[in-house]
Amino acid sequence: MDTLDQLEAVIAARRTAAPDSSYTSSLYARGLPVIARKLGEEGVEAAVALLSGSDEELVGEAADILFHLLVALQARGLSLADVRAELARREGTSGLVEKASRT
Ligand SMILES: N=c1c2ncn([C@@H]3O[C@H](COP(=O)(O)OP(=O)(O)OP(=O)(O)O)[C@@H](O)[C@H]3O)c2ncn1[C@@H]1O[C@H](COP(=O)(O)O)[C@@H](O)[C@H]1O
Repeated sequence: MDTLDQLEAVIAARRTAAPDSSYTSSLYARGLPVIARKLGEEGVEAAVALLSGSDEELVGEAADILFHLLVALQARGLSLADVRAELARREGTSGLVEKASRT
């Protein structure tokens, strides 16, 4: 099991913990709008770190995004397996070719 799979399992396990003892549980208790806002904030923080932060700060923000993304996926009953399947489906198709097929 890789680190992301482990984190996904930890998030699933922490979901039903007491919200005052678990950040993960507190996110689910506060609901989708808060999860969505946190995901957006982490994206912005990563973009800022990319432009003006250290490598360490960028890696930290990337980890925050992955954590909150997994929380968001599970909030909708989705999983890393769904994302992996989508990425596998896209494998070998240039982004430029895919974009052209939509116009
Ligand atoms: N990987 C993470 C992880 N990454 C980031 N975070 C939290 O995500 C939050 C990021 O929010 P910000 O950067 O905006 O910081 P903040 O201002 O403190 O956040 P807010 O008060 O605005 O919510 C921080 O509270 C981080 O601690 C995480 N919290 C938990 N995990 C994993 O989840 C496990 C279970 O954690 P609990 O659910 O808290 O037991 C942990 O053992 C870790 O493995």
